[in-house]
Amino acid sequence: MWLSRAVPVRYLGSYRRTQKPPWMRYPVVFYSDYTEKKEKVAPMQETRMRDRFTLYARGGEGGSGCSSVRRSRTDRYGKPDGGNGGRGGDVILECTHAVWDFSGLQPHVKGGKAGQGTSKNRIGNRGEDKVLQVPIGTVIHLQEGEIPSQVQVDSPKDLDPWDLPGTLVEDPASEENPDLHQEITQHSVQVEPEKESVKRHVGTPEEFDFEDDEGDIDQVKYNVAELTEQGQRLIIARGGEGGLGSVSATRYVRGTKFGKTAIRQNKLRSMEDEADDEDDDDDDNEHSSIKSGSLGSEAVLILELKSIADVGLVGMPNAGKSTLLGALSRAKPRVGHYAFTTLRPNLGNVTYDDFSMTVADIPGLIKGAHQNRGLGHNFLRHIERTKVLAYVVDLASGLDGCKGVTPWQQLRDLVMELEFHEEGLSDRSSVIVANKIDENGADERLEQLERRVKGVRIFPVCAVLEEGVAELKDGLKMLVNDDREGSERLKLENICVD
Ligand SMILES: Nc1nc2c(ncn2[C@@H]2O[C@H](COP(=O)(O)OP(=O)(O)OP(=O)(O)O)[C@@H](O)[C@H]2O)c(=O)[nH]1
Repeated sequence: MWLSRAVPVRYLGSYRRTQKPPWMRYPVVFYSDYTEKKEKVAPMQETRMRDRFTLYARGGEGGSGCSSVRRSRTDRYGKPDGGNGGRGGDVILECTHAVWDFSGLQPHVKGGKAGQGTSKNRIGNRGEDKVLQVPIGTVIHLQEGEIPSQVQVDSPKDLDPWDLPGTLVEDPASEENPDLHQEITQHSVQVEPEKESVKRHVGTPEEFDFEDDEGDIDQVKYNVAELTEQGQRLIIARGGEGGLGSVSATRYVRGTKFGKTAIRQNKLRSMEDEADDEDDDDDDNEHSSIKSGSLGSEAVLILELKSIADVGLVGMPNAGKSTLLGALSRAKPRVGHYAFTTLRPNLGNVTYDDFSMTVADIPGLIKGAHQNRGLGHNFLRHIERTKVLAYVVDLASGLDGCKGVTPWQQLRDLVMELEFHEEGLSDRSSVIVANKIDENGADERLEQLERRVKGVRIFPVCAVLEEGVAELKDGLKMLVNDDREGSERLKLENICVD
């Protein structure tokens, strides 16, 4: 390849002598016009919902106290003026609508390290808090560490500088105000008592099913807290306390063994006695230990998501739940003509002019799911908190000699599986979505279904063509807004199978 490059005139003579121009004496790299292939965009379903997560959290280390002495012409020996170290940052869970699962979390999280105290009695910076966003409906199980406590929302005025991150301030505990100092030292050591406002109850291991954490099941404290409201915050690991600076340390040691030793040391020094015993080493260690900041607390948590959807779609595999979710909302779940296309719950938001509601598509249930058949009961926890159940049945199932069970049998199996998972789970407002009404013979099936099932409304729908979806939306909205107890429920005794 010919390189078109201007040759400076003054070099031409030397090129003739050396025969080869400089760009030929050195290896030349030619860049091809190869551009990296664009990676395939992963379909929605590939970014699977992460609804269970193990988190290791550790509070940030406290900063070290400063050993400093201020001397002046009038004070030859000087006075201590080293400030305390700052407090380490906490690790905090924050509940927000902005995330819908745990896929954005890192498994190991540490609070920010605090700054060291400095001379002139200045406290070190407080370590930065690590705030992790979790979805609404997060349940916390504790494997190791302290039970999390809720963050009180105080106005900035109520906080003292010790608590404000990133402030470097003068220690209010000056010589003139020793009581204040004592207060602050106590404050820094004391751990805030747990706030009762966090919902918690300790469950039994049998209620849960942690396939990843089987080894540690005995140690887990279940359901220690729940995050259910936007903006709710929990401290899961606390930052370490800052070490004492020379000002506080001097006061702290007065009257203690260390204090007496320090006085004795001064005397010894003034008498220029070189006696040195083992005790001194211990005292030095003790001094350095109060000077260095403490480590933050550690916790190992298992986060579990129980979605708080308004409507839960339940149905047998291939009934058309994902297609229906796509028709009701803007969600784009994967749809396939084979069973168990949906492997994780999908969420969609159904919007009206003045109202919106969330719909959860729960992966297909089959008869015997409670014995771990199919996908088992793993995902039923997502409908524990839904207000309305929409049973999606396939009207065409078993027609024309095809495999499958009748819609009324599908309904019976579904109700039984819900009850096997948790007694009373099916006891909530319900509708039946009779899907695939466009198929041959579906109309007669619908008539039969209406004769056999009583107590709940049946909406004939063709999810693919979005027929009947508007009526269904209105029906769901009515039930979600309806606060009456005992409104339409599907009961086993109201389903006639024979
Ligand atoms: N004829 C017809 N086919 C439909 C309709 N709705 C869905 N289907 C088809 O039924 C098949 C299954 O649909 P999905 O939406 O994946 O069913 P699902 O209930 O989510 O299935 P799982 O993911 O296995 O739980 C797909 O081939 C859809 O195209 C409908 O109204 N009419």
